[in-house]
Amino acid sequence: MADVTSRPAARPSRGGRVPVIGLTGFLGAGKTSLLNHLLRRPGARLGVVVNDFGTLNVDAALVAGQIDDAEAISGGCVCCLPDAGGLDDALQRLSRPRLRLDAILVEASGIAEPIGLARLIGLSPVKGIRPGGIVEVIDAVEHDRTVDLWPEPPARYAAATLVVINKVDLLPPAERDQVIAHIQDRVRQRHPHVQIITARHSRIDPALVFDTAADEDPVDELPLARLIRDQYEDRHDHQHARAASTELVRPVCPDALIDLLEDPPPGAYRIKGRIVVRGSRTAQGYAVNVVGTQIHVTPLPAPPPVGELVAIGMNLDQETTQHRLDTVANAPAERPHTAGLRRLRRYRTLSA
Ligand SMILES: Nc1nc2c(ncn2[C@@H]2O[C@H](COP(=O)(O)OP(=O)(O)OP(=O)(O)O)[C@@H](O)[C@H]2O)c(=O)[nH]1
Repeated sequence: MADVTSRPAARPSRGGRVPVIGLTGFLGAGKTSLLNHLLRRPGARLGVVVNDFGTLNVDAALVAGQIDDAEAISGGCVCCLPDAGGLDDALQRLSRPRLRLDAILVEASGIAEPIGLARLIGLSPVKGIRPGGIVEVIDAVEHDRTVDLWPEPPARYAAATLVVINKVDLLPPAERDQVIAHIQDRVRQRHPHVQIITARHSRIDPALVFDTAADEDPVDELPLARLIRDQYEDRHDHQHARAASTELVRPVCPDALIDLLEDPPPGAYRIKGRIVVRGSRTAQGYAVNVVGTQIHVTPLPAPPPVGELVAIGMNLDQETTQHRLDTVANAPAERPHTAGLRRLRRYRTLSA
């Protein structure tokens, strides 16, 4: 077990579809802070879709210096605009293979419902993308006065894959733990297994939400982005996500794999991998991605010579996670496994 950033096996599985990550949260919770923080990740090639550049105050120099393309959707909340304000068109443009983006971040306006945004991303007809999760930012100070006003906990938490309880620096030290526990409890009433973390200024470990193709900026290519990052002396002011991984030197048993994907080990927020399964005639490679409870399976053009499975989360249970990954690596898979293949193909169909 190690920090994600220091572990070779946690490096991205390249190719496949670009994850689209929705950033949601009530007005002022810290979405733009989160977007700018993620944009500062060295080596990341990110596409951004925002409702309106003018009002959202994205760090324009970061956008200009670091990403190839940005798309603004004006005229209101992306969920409420006809045709989703052209979200699909924006995703289509940003998912062009030549852009080689690591992820596309969609920052919805403060009034957008995460459920609506999750649906727009999940049901998008754009072929080059996959859902990358919904990150819901909560203002720890204003929570009970803004989003959580009724006896029932807010429905929006049901759509989140990751909840960031932000602005914890503004909580009085004597009340801090109690307030955080209260918010956690309200979120879990609605969504028992969602991953919840705390943050200041929305500084979370970017490795928790996307992979990057490189750990550092290419030399001389992105001077603006690097300059801006250098202004943030405390940019490592967050806990690091942790990863566990296993190499797959032979085909996997699809049943064992799907068991893992459907019931991830405690603390695993993402599971990703490239795997090979034995079909009736040939071996087939697949890219698998799990974010929260979303399982995405897409065929690879060719089976990888060596596969891998990586689990990432803030509070991974080291022993259990490694054991679960190794169980998949070691499950016998000499013969085609009809029932398991059917389960796998079902996810492939749902992901198409
Ligand atoms: N003290 C403190 N201030 C924060 C924190 N996170 C964000 N802020 C400030 O809170 C304000 C709102 O943050 P934004 O990131 O713009 O929030 P937002 O969700 O994008 O806001 P809208 O786009 O208006 O919905 C800004 O002034 C931030 O600097 C935090 O953790 N602590």
